[in-house]
Parts: sequence; structure tokens; C-alpha cells
Amino acid sequence: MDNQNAIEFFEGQNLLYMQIFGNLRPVCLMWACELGIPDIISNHGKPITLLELVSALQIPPSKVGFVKRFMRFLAHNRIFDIHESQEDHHELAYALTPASKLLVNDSIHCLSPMLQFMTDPCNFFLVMASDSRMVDLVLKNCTSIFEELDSIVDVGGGTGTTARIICETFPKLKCVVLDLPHVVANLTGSNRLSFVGSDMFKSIPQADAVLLKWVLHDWNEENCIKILKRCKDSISSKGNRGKIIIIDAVINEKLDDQDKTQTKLCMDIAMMIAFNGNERTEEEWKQLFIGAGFQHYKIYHTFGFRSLIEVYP
Ligand SMILES: C[S@@+](CC[C@H](N)C(=O)[O-])C[C@H]1O[C@@H](n2cnc3c(N)ncnc32)[C@H](O)[C@@H]1O
Ligand SMILES: COc1cc(-c2oc3cc(O)cc(O)c3c(=O)c2O)cc(OC)c1O
Repeated sequence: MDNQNAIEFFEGQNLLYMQIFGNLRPVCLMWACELGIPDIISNHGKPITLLELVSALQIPPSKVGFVKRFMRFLAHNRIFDIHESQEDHHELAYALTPASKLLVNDSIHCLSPMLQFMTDPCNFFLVMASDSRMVDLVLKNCTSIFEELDSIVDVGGGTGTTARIICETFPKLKCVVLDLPHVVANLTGSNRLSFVGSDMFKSIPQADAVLLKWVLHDWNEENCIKILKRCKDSISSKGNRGKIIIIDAVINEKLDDQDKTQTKLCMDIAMMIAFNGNERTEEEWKQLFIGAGFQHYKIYHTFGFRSLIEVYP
């Protein structure tokens, strides 16, 4: 084997082992949450030293080395930051990163229910609600998309977390949450928020706009076209001024960085195995819109790994 081939061989070998052992990443993340490490660091108010962390975890001092290696792994994966003190014998201290700030339990955008889904999938609506709290950031950045509306139906809107935030942000807007009857049974609304138990494949109440957040990626092309046609009926009284607002991923391997594409493609596999659904490229979205009889669409790519798409008849 010449030098170049040997380099490629070992790079290939490393990549393969990284993928094989990579399944430990979500497992370690879950253990970190179960141990309460993000909360401990947050409550500490400043970077926590290794010994302080071991003491807070009530782990015997003989196991300090295990905690140190565990934290090194998580820091390498950008879940925590490691600070090394210059004075205190190079003592290590750990801080939260943007990722672990989202695992602190009293934070409004806390995503730890999403992580718990791995061990307890029964809590599906809690998981979805945790994701929906990010909608406040979407709304802040695109008020013009919603402020012209008088009414909106959140189709597949679950227990109404998104709709409640929309109502709070836009005080004139009336919001209907449509989901399956057993999901919305016993939920109470307000004068501007109501719940309808129905099948989105059959009928959707009339409104100025329909919101579909994280719904279409659960379904194959044929079913998405059926849903979109029902949505088109729902906005028909507005002529060409009604619209569908979709919040979902748009795969773009050329423009996105490695991390964003990784997230979208992982979710694509989860959707494929679990629901026969998929994440889509812009071209695949366009084909859905044409198939359902829509004429125009506009994509806003500014919401992390998901985009907001306005679709017009
Ligand atoms: C992935 S969840 C998304 C929930 C919510 N939009 C969010 O972003 O948190 C999909 C939702 O679609 C609902 N759903 C599934 N089939 C449905 C149907 N035939 N009619 C109405 N809702 C349906 C589910 O109950 C669930 O709440
Ligand atoms: C992100 O949108 C959805 C996610 C899920 C979902 O699905 C799976 C599937 C799987 O095989 C393993 C998993 O850990 C998960 C999840 O954690 C998870 O959240 C389900 C959805 O609709 C039913 C979604 O729309």
C-alpha cells in the first residue's frame, strides 16, 4: 500500500469507527440529563469545577476520573464547555453551551422532553409541545406573515402550544386548533382559541390561513397532496389572498453546513422508518405544491434547521 492509499485507508477506518461508536452520543446525552448536569451547572451560576460537580452528583470521590472522562466526551460533542483555570493547578471547570442551555429544565425553550422520547415515547404530546415553544422566536422574526390575518387553523396542532403563542402575539387573530378527536378532547380554549376534533384528510374549517407545523414530514407524497388539497379548500373564501404556512425542513446539502444537513438527514431516516414520511428538498416541496394545485411559494430559511414556507393558490 503506498502512502496516499494508507492515509485514505486509515481515514476510512476512523470514519467507520466514529459512526459505529457514535450511537453512544444520544445515550450519554440522556445520562447527562438524567443526572441533572445541565440544571446543576445552571444553578451554580458560574463554571463548576470537577470536584464541585462530583459532590453535587453525590458520586464517591473515587469515581472522579469517570466523571472527568464523561464530561470530556460531552465537551468534545459541544454539549458543555471546559475551562481550565490558570491558577488552581489547571483545575477543570464546566460551563453550559448553547446546546445544553436548551436542556435546563426551567428554561422556556427546554428540549429535554424530546430527548426523553427515546426512553418514553408515550409522552408524545409533551415532546411536541417542547418543540413548539420555539415558535415565539419564529413569530418575532416574521410578524408580517401573520399580522395581516384575521383567522388561522393550526392543522395537526396537537394540544395547542403553538396556537396559544400565536394568540398571545397577535391579539386580533382567531385561532382554531384541528387535531384528532382523542387529542383535543377535554382541552379548553378561550374567546380567540378553539379546538376542533376532526380528520384533516376529510375537512378543515374555513380561515384566512392554514398552519402546518411538523405535519407534512410525517406523510408520503400522496397523503401530503390530499392534506394540501383540503387546506386549499379551507382558504378558498379568501380567493388568491389565503395562504398555507408550512414549518418544516428543506434539505439543501449544497448550501447548508454539515451539522444542519446531519440533523435534517437523521430526521429523514426517523420519518422513513417510523411513519413512511420524509424530509424534502425544495424541488420535492415544489412538486407537492404543484400536485395540490398551488401556484406560488416563498421560503424563509432563517429558523435553524427548519424553514417557513408560504404557499399561495
Ligand atoms: C408531529 S405532530 C406535530 C404537532 C404540532 N404541529 C407541533 O409542531 O408540535 C403531528 C400531529 O398531527 C396529528 N394528526 C395525525 N393525523 C391526523 C389527522 N388525520 N387529522 C388531524 N390531525 C392529525 C397528530 O395527532 C399530531 O398532533
Ligand atoms: C420531528 O418530528 C417528529 C418526530 C418524531 C419522532 O420520531 C422518532 C422516531 C424514532 O424512530 C426515534 C425517535 O427517537 C423519534 C423521536 O424522538 C421523535 O421525536 C415523531 C413525529 O411525528 C409522529 C414527528 O413529526
